[in-house]
Amino acid sequence: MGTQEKCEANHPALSPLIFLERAAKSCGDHTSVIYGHLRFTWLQTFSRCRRLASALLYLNIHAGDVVSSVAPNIPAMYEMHFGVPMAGAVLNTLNIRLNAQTMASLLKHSGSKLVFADYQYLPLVHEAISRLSSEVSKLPMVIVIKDQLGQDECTSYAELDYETLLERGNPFFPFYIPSDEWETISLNYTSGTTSQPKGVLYHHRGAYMNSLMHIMMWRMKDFPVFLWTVPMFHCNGWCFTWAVAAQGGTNVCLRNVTAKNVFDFIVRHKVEYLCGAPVLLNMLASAPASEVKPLPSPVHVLTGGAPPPPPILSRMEELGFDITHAYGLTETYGCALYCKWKQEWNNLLHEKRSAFKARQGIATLAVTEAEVMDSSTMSRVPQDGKTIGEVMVRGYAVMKGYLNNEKATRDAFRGGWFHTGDLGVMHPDGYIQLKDRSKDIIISGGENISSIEIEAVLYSHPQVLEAAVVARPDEHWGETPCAFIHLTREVSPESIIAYCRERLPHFMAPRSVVFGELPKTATGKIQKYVLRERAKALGASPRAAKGKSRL
Ligand SMILES: Nc1ncnc2c1ncn2[C@@H]1O[C@H](COP(=O)(O)OP(=O)(O)OP(=O)(O)O)[C@@H](O)[C@H]1O
Repeated sequence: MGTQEKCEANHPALSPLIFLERAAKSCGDHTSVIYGHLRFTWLQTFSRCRRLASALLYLNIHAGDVVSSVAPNIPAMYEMHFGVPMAGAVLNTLNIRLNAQTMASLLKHSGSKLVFADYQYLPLVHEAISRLSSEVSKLPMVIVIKDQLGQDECTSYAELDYETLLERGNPFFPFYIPSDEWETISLNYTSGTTSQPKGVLYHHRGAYMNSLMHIMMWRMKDFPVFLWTVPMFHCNGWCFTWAVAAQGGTNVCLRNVTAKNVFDFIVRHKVEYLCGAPVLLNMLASAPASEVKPLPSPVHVLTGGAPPPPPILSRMEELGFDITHAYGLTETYGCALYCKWKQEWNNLLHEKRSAFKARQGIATLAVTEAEVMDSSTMSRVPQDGKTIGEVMVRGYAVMKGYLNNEKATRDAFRGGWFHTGDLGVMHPDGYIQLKDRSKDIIISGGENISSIEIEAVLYSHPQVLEAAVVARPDEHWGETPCAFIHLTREVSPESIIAYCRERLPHFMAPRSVVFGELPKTATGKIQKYVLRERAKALGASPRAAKGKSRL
C-alpha cells in the first residue's frame, strides 16, 4: 500500500466552527437567528462572530483562555458558541440560576478572564465578582449584554457593552481553527445534583461528532426551525448550538420559557424542533387549556436529562408532539444514548408505547459502545432486563476530563470506560433502561427498589403534578420508599399508597408520603439529596405490625 501520511489535505481537525462558515456560504441569506423583532441571516451571524473573535483578541484574550457567559437563550449567547472559540478561547457558559456564592467559586475554579453578563443577571455577576475579590489577584473583566430588544436603552452601565465591542471587531477576521481537534472548545459544569459541580472539558472533535450525530439520529431536515427551550448554558444546548448551523437552520431564541410562550412561538414561527428535560414536557402537558394551541405541523421534541415518566410522554403525544427520548450527562456532551424508535412499536397501545419510549436506549453514533457492567468485575451483566449494573460508555463524544481534578478524571475513566454513576439493566433487545442513580437506589430488605419505577406510577395518578421517591430509614427493612409529591388537588396519603399498591409489588409501594413543592437544582432537576435529608429527619419508620408480610 506504500506510505501515506496525514496532512492538512486529508486530515484536518474536526471542529464545529466550520459549520458557520459553510452556512454563510451555502445559505447566507437564510434567517439564522430570531429574537423578538430581531432577525439575522447566516452571513450576518458569521460576520458578527468574527467581529466578536477579533474583539476578544483586542481585549487580550488568547488561545486557551476561559471566557464565561451568564445569559439566557439570546442571540449574543448563540454567537458566543462560535465567536469565543474562533479566538481560540474556551467558552464557559454558567447556569443563570446559580447563586452568587456558587458562581464565584466556579469563576475562580475556571480561572475565567472575562464574563459576558446579560443585563438581567448583571447584579448577580457583580455580587459573584465581589465575593471573588478577596480570593484572586486579578478579577475577570465584565462585558454587559444590554437587552438586544432595546427595552433597557435608558439604563447606563459602567461596563463596556457587547454591541459596542462587536462594532470594534473585524468582520473579515481570519478566525482560529484548531490544528488539533483535541483542543478544548468549551468548559461545562455539571448540574450539581449529587455533589459540587465538576468542570467538564469538551474537545472540538466531540462537539463536531455530537452535532452531526443529532442531525442523523433525530433526522433533522435541512433548514430546521429550532426553538431554544433547552438552555444553551447546559452542555452547549446539548450541542444544538452547533448542529443547527450545520443544517443552516433558524434559531428561535426565547428568554423566558413558559407554556404560553412555547405554544405561541410554535405557531408564530412554525417551529419544528425543540428539546428539554421532562420538567418542560410536564409544563406543556399540564398547561391550562387557554394556553395550549393546536400544533400547525408536527413538532419533534427531544427529551432527556432526567427520567421521563411514561404518563407524561403519553400526554405529550396526545397533544401531537413527536417525542424522542435520549439519555446522557454533561460528561457526554449531553446525549449518549437515544431510544431509537422501531416501526413495530407503532402498533402498540399507548401505554406500552410510552413504556418503550421511557427506556434510555442504545448508543448514539457518537458513542462507540454503551454497556451495563458490574463495576467491581468490569464484566457485562446478562441481557435479561433484570440484572442491575452501572451504565458505562466510551466513544468520540466523551469529555476530555475534569478541569483541575485528576483524581475524579481517573476514577471516571477506570477500566477504559466512562462510569456514569447510573444504574440500569440491559434488555434482551440491546436497549438500556435506567433504574436509578447509584446514590438514589433504595435498598429494602436486601432488594433493590428503583425509585424511577415508583415515580412512573405516581405520575399516572391524576392529582400528581410532580413526584420523587427516596429512601427513608426503616427499623426493620433498612430503607423503605418515601414519596414526596406536589399535588394539583388535595388527596390523602393513604389513597396514594393504596393507588401504588394496586400497581406495584407491595414492597415497592411507598410507606410514607409527604406533600409539598419539590426542591430543584438550577437545571430544574429534583434535588433528591435534599429529600433524602428530609426523609431522614422524619426518623426511622417504625416496624410494621407483627405478622404483616411485605408481599
Ligand atoms: N433520559 C434520562 N433518563 C434518566 N436519567 C437521566 C436521563 N438523562 C440524564 N439523566 C440523569 O442526569 C444525569 C446527568 O446530569 P448532569 O450531567 O446534568 O449533571 P448531574 O449528574 O445532575 O449533576 P452532578 O454530576 O453534579 O451531580 C445522568 O447521570 C442521569 O442520572
